[in-house]
Amino acid sequence: MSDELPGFTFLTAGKVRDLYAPEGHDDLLLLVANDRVSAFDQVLSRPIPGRAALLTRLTRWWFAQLADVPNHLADADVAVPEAVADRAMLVRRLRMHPVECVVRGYVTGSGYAEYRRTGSISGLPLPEGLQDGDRLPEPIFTPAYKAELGAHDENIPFETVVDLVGAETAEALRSTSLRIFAEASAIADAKGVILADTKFEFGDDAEGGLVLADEVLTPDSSRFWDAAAYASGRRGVGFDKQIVRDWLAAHWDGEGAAPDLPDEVVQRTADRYRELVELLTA
Ligand SMILES: N#Cc1c(N)ncnc1-c1cnn(CCN2CCOCC2)c1
Repeated sequence: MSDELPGFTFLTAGKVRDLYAPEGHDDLLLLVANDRVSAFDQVLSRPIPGRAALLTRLTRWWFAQLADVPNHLADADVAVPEAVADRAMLVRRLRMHPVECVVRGYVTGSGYAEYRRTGSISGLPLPEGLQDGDRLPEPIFTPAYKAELGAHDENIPFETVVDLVGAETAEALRSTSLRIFAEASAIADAKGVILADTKFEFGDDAEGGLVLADEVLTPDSSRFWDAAAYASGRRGVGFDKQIVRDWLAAHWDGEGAAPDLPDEVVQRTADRYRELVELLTA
């Protein structure tokens, strides 16, 4: 849907979300999620029906749970086209900070790979002997610099964040990200879900206030694990792409374009997204 939204000007297309500008409202943006899913750095050919609407519903729910954190949702008299209404967010246009504010409660993924190489993540030294999926002594702020579309984000030390946005804003990014993570992981924990890690984006509004942006605390920006599975030793049992990843691992050598997902995998994945959203928002 790159250019067929009457009253809105298409700006950019991301992996799983497109950006539009409402005509006549320079202070607003429209984020429109799509049903595409990416795995192993590839956007897969078959969409997951209902995924975008579920994750939009989840982001809105988290914004409401985090009532003490200013967010970019706009309450404006702009008609969002019915065709995208359940998967779109009208937001205030911010001056975005070019920092991926990653918080990790567990060590896995690219963070674990960096830890194995250096004993640290984003310049933060970690205890020796950690295994993939281990819980960290306490959540850590491990920022990254947004690479170009398709490239991997680059973990950066806090000092680089200071160079990018200034000391006061860097500290606010860190403290706010850690505070939100603590609140969100407690909410998830109470529902049998581990929030292993997540990524926030922030911008400044016209008054210079720090505002939580983008989508938040969904499987697109976070790892959610089944707590009961983790406790029984089955680590990293995800709620979203695990089914896709497992099928691709069994049916693709990683070379060239990924094969089409079979109907059964698409349906089970859609069900799994719904299961997570309904578990968290219950
Ligand atoms: N949400 C939002 C938002 C907003 N509320 N106001 C202005 N721009 C954006 C915006 C534009 N692009 N992105 C995602 C891409 N990130 C941008 C930052 O750097 C990392 C990548 C967000």
